[in-house]
Amino acid sequence: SDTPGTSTGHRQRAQSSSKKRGVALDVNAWRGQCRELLRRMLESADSEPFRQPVDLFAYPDYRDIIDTPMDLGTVSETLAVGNYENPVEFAKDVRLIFSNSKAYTPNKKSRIYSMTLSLSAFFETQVLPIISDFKSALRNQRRSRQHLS
Ligand SMILES: O=C(O)c1scc2c1OCCO2
Repeated sequence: SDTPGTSTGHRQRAQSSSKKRGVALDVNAWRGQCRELLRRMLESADSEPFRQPVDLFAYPDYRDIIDTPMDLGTVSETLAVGNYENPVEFAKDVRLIFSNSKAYTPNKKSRIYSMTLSLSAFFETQVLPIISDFKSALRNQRRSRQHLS
C-alpha cells in the first residue's frame, strides 16, 4: 500500500558501499589501495631490481630457471587496464616477483635477494588488510543482495 510509514517490501540497499560496524564496505576500494601500495613500493630503493622485467642479456640463464617472469611495472599496467578482478589476483602476481627472485638467487647473501626479503615483508603487512576488507565487503554485498526479492 502507499500509506506513508507502512513497509512495502525490502528497501533497495546501496549497491556500491554501505556502512557496517563503522567500516565502509566498498567492493571497489581495493583497486586504489593496491595502486597506492604499488606506488609506495616503487618509491622504495629496495624495489629497483623489480621495477622492470629482468634483463635476459644480463642474466642469460634466467629463463632456464624461471618459467614465468613478473615485475612491478607489469603488475602496475595490469592493474591500470583493469585486468585484475580482485586483490588476491594482484597479490599472486606480486608474490611471483619475490618467489622468482628467491628461486634465481645464487645465494642468500646476494644483495638483490636481501632486497626481496625486505620488500616482500613490507608488502605482506600492507596487502593483508586490503584483502580482508575486500572479502568482508563482498560478504556484505552478497548478504544484502540475497535479501532483495
Ligand atoms: O643477481 C642476483 O643476485 C639476483 S638474486 C635474484 C635475482 C638476481 O638477479 C636477477 C633478478 O633476480
